[in-house]
Amino acid sequence: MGENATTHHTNSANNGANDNQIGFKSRVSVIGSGSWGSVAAKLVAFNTLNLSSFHDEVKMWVFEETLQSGEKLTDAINRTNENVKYLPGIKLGKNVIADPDLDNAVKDANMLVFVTPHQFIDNICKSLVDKVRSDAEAISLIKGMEVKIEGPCLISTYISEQLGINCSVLMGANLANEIAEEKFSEATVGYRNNREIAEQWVQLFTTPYFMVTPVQDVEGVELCGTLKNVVAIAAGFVDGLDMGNNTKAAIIRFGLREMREFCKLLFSSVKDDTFFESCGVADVITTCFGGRNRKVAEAFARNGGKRSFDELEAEMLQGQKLQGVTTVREVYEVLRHRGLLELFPLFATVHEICSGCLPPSAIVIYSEKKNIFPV
Ligand SMILES: NC(=O)c1ccc[n+]([C@@H]2O[C@H](COP(=O)([O-])OP(=O)(O)OC[C@H]3O[C@@H](n4cnc5c(N)ncnc54)[C@H](O)[C@@H]3O)[C@@H](O)[C@H]2O)c1
Ligand SMILES: O=P(O)(O)OC[C@H](O)CO
Repeated sequence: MGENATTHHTNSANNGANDNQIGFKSRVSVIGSGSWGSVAAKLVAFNTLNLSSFHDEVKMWVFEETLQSGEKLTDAINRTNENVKYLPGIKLGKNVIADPDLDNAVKDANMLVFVTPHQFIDNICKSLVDKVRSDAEAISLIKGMEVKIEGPCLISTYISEQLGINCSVLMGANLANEIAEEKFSEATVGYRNNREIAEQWVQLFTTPYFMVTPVQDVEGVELCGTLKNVVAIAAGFVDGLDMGNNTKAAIIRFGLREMREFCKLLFSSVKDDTFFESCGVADVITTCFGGRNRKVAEAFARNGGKRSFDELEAEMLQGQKLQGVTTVREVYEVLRHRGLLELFPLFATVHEICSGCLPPSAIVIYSEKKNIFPV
């Protein structure tokens, strides 16, 4: 494992050199414990118990907080086997061990699942430099991107570069609360060039109610997961304005088209077929109907843009985090830098509404007048 890492750091953690032998069992750590992080831990823990190639135990890193009861979240998770704050009522599996110490949570793992809100990945990666095994493989379930002075950077690339390990992605139509209740859904693993590693991730996540398909298009899969949150905000505005289903369908179509163009602008290698996987059209649909980005954007529009997203997020999501508002700011920055804002009227308008420059009603006016890309 780790043969595809884009950079290689000298590593003070266990380098795993003696582990490539018969009988070696993979150890999995989940970095993040929000609603999706907790469901990811549940999926993985089901499989590590049942597959002989994995150690049973799954460590889950918890960003520590104190609950209203005074108990630490980590202690509550380990006592009840539930994430009482972010996924109450769902047993994670007895083999999930919550750990607030990031170094300790990752130190023995050779399979790292990154699943935090994307705004926190920078600090997490910085504190993990030289702490993870050099033979570790990572997968990112994070829907977002980093924009640096040099340009946009996918979270998977960022993880790879910071930690010197290969990083795949898993994205899809995956509302955490539904998968937590074991309702059927599917997801897409995006990988670079090592099919064997992709198969290991597929094996680790697949359950009877969670079907995972590998696709050799890491950029396409990840950008779909990232950009759909922008479309979801637009859909929320339409709902908040009571525009109806036809308008929402139009916004979804404009959004998908801009997603495709943006992906190809950044990476000409992105495949058209990727948009028909779970990470593409299916995720756009589920997020535009059932996601948190949509929900908060609806409230924003109903309030005429007078209450900020931050305020509404804090009030409506109890600690859960939106990705779309930050993402669209980053997307806007990329487009502005390249002088391409006019070609992406939906993305541009979503940002201008979120930042208070335009009213929510602008979502339809601007999108319909600047319907640019041929289908
Ligand atoms: N929730 C879903 O349905 C879902 C589904 C698919 C993908 N995702 C993606 O998964 C990623 C993680 O989202 P989630 O839904 O698990 O989280 P969440 O929004 O439910 O919870 C927020 C998390 O952020 C943590 N946090 C708060 N401040 C922090 C800090 N300073 N540093 C580090 N962590 C901090 C909290 O402890 C909590 O674990 C996001 O990129 C999201 O887009 C979410
Ligand atoms: O609740 P949202 O808007 O963060 O979306 C959740 C998932 O990404 C849906 O696949």
